[in-house]
Amino acid sequence: MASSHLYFVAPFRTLRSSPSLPKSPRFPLHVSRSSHLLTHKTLAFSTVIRGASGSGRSSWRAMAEKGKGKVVVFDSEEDLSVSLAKYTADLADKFSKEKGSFTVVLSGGSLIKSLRKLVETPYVDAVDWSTWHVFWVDERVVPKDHDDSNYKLAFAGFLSKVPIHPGKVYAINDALPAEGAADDYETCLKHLVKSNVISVSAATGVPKFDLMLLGMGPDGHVASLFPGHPLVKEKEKWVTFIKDSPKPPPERITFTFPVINSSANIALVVCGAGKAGPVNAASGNGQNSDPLPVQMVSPEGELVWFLDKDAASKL
Ligand SMILES: O=C1O[C@H](COP(=O)(O)O)[C@@H](O)[C@H](O)[C@H]1O
Repeated sequence: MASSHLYFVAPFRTLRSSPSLPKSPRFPLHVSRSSHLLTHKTLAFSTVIRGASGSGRSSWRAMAEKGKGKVVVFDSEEDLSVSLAKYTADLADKFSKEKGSFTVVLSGGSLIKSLRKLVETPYVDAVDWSTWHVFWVDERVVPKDHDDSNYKLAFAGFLSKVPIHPGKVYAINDALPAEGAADDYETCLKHLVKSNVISVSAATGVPKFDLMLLGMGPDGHVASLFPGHPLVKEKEKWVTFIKDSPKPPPERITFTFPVINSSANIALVVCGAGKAGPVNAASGNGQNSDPLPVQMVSPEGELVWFLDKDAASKL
């Protein structure tokens, strides 16, 4: 049976609540392919498990100490996608049981490919898709059938394969220009807050989504919030627009940080050596005076980093 390494995990509020975990883990912890559907408890492993490089240990400790979330590093993107499916399905189950609905926010880009295991056995049949409400953290202002559309990407790789009610899939109005599309999406969120589909943060009064699945660009951008762009400082709007995105296409709408950071759960899913620099910066290493957008992700709830070993290679 093929094996996979779970390199290390940090940080760790609930070690003592996970009695099945070893007190002195071996390095690296080997997890067999058949059993590496990591449970949420495994993610909450309370000890930094040293990876192949001992020097990485302090980086992850720094992330842990700064409350930057739990970190899981996988041998491969394939292993990551297996774990991400279980994590997402578990949260969907939890929220659906608690409140009869599950509000999940998708990114575009590589995230959708990493969600592929969720539309395979066992999840495709076991998940109660009827409770799902699907949103986008950002969208390009293009028609829904355009190759740049995040909706098109998600439909092809995810939504077309599961029975989520089309009325619970909140795509942007692609007939509107950028500003109108952002306003329209924010109005839609306000209606859904009023009708109790979307929860609200008691702390901030802005929408509190159950789960945001965030990707990150090689420049450290998240959603369509780019390094050095004034939109990263937007405090009032829930959804805003950009017409000069440094990554094409230039016109997009995006959730703002107040909404992103009100989330109950955020998974930051990052793969590839090309993204190792911003991951390293987010761990607290390096000296950037202006924080990268990814460094501004700091939810009210739980943050879990899903990294492949290449994305973690500079730690
Ligand atoms: O343009 C975008 O880029 C980011 C990152 O994409 P990736 O392919 O490098 O993972 C994505 O999260 C965002 O939703 C998208 O609009």
